[in-house]
Amino acid sequence: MALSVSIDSLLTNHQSQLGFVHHNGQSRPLGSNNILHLQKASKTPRSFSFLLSVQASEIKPHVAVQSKGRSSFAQTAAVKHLTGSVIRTQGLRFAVVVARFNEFITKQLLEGALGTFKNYSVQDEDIDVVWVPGSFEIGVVADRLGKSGKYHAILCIGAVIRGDTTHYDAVSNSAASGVLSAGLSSGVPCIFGVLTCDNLDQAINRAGGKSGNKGAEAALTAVS
Ligand SMILES: Nc1c(NC[C@H](O)[C@H](O)[C@H](O)CO)[nH]c(=O)[nH]c1=O
Ligand SMILES: CC(=O)[C@@H](O)COP(=O)(O)O
Repeated sequence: MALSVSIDSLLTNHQSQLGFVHHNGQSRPLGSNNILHLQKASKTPRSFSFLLSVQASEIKPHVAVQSKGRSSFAQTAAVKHLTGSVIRTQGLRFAVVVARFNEFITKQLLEGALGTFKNYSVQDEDIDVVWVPGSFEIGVVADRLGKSGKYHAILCIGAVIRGDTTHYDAVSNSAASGVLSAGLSSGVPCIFGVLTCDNLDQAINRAGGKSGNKGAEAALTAVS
């Protein structure tokens, strides 16, 4: 029997995680064993509806479900936690994109990053450093490097320091969205190691000063 269920109701039923089925004016929770086949039926913005082939009514949690096609989902008794490892780094390859602008700061960030890679046993020959003029240019290069398929992560380093005009906002926002879209479009993690500071002191403190080294922290994120 084919029923339809809206994405809104899928999101509200926390208990079964599968939502409620509305049929013949009645509403009942949908259990995973009820579903034989889940198939997208239409794509209107607010009601993303699915065609569900529903089996007999009994609801039993913790039963794995598979759907045809690429996507499948399962409801299992154990919760899986997937985390990155910073231990097994052998064979990991990284690119570092670093901005020359405010080089006295970005050099320190780069030093911190390379130090972290070394501490976590990443080999020098597995790291390529690419210099760009300013933080504004980081995104396009990170995107290209990500799409090359040569690296497991791209670490992006820059230092944007506020001046008198609104230029700061343009550069820092562009750097952030450039790095974000590089990661999204390449599918390779692009790590944001760009300082966005109100003044030089803030930058110095974060480039090996009293607030640590944000380049080193970003490198650990890349490894993870
Ligand atoms: N002011 C800062 C810049 N500005 C330069 C731009 O990033 C860019 O290179 C230029 O606009 C040409 O496209 N870059 C920084 O990294 N930090 C700054 O504080
Ligand atoms: C990041 C910047 O905006 C800075 O270098 C530019 O300074 P200003 O706003 O004084 O031109």
